[in-house]
Amino acid sequence: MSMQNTVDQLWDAPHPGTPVNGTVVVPASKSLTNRYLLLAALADGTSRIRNALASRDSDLMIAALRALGAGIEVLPQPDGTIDLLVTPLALAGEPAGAEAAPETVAIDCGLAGTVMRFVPPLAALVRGEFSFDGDPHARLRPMAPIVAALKDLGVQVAEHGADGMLPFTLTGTGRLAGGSIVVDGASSSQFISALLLIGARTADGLEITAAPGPIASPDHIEMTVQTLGELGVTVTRPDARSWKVEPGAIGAFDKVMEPDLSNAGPFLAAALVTSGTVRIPHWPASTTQVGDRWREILGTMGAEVRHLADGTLEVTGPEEINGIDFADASELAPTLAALCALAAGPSRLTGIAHLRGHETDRLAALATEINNLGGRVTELADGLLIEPARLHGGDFGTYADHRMATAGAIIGLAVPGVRVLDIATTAKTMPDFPALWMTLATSGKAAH
Ligand SMILES: O=C(O)C1=C[C@@H](OP(=O)(O)O)[C@@H](O)[C@H](O)C1
Ligand SMILES: C=C(OP(=O)(O)O)C(=O)O
Repeated sequence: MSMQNTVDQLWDAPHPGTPVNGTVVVPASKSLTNRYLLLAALADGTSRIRNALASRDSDLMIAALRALGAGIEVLPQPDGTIDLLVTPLALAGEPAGAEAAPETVAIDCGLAGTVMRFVPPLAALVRGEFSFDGDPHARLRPMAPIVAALKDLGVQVAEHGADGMLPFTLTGTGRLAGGSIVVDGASSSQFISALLLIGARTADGLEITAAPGPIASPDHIEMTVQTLGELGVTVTRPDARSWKVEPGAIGAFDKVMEPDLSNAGPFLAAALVTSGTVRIPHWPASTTQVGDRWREILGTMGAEVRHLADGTLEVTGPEEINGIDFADASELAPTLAALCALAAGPSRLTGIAHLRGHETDRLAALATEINNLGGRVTELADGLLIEPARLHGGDFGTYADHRMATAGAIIGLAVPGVRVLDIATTAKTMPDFPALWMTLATSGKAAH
């Protein structure tokens, strides 16, 4: 098992006591970078991913794809970004893929949902034996639906953990026939996305039906479908709970990654909690990222939100933050919960029961840590009730969860004396977070 990527250190959250006034160039989207990486590994030629995310989750995806046989070159650019040049896997039936790897190849998933859910179906398309494991917290994340789906598709999976969880070993034969499968999407959208991503490279294509019950984070499934469509894959909807992927080629591409709009959230929140102004350049005019919903959310909470002609999103915070009732906040929920804890009115975040299976049980973690600072947060079966309270300083635990760490930073910007445990966990998707945050936090002071 890999070492857990955490450091038990306390970080004094900056609290300059002045409104922020700054511009933050937010690094690329994890969800887009890791989808395009995987699709590049299956594409019909060499692809280039520009402005790719450099982070623990994207590094883990790169390492996993290399372990399966893809070639990935990291090309640093003059502006400090990186391009990734991806040479696809040679699948069975293609010359270099004919020989199975002689030994079991170990794939480290870290704590990356996109790696632990997206890579096993891809490995089934490669000949060889692949073992999957990750951080201690990764062994607690739901995996059973994807393991069951792979078995239904005829893949041999030897489970070493409990209830279909990590670790397990999978034997890829280099070919998947495809067909129709039912997948439980209640605990994560990533099971459905994972199968959609490889569907075109099965012999007969895949028809995926969500089992009865809620479907987690539907925006991320739509992101997968639209990404596939851009690369020439046909995905149809036989009905509202099914997706059909036609077999065929995935077109090689050259694409620029959008900034991570979910990770833009904490910076935008800084404008609200200090009544300041934050600008995020390169906010896409249209996007599949759930983070685009910040525009509506922050407006409802009282901010002035302007999408400027040059593509910059500019947000100015109100004197007092409104509470909000919001369903399906998905990965935005920890940031939103931090804002709600600083709002003047009550908030209800619902439709997020599956957050209990994220990096940590986020509903329990948010309630515990905000309440430790004097908050009034109640766990609901599928979300959080957050009532106004006067918060005080103290230590904010993060449980190896990058979004808990950024939630603690937001509260610390408004409340003196907050110390965040293990701020380094933000490296999962944004290694530069502490530096970017420090610059933004003191941007108002610098202007005075
Ligand atoms: O497909 C993706 O890129 C993601 C899907 C979502 O997972 P869940 O459906 O498990 O919430 C989201 O929360 C995660 O951060 C990224
Ligand atoms: C749930 C998240 O990550 P993962 O991709 O590991 O599921 C997240 O980033 O909020």
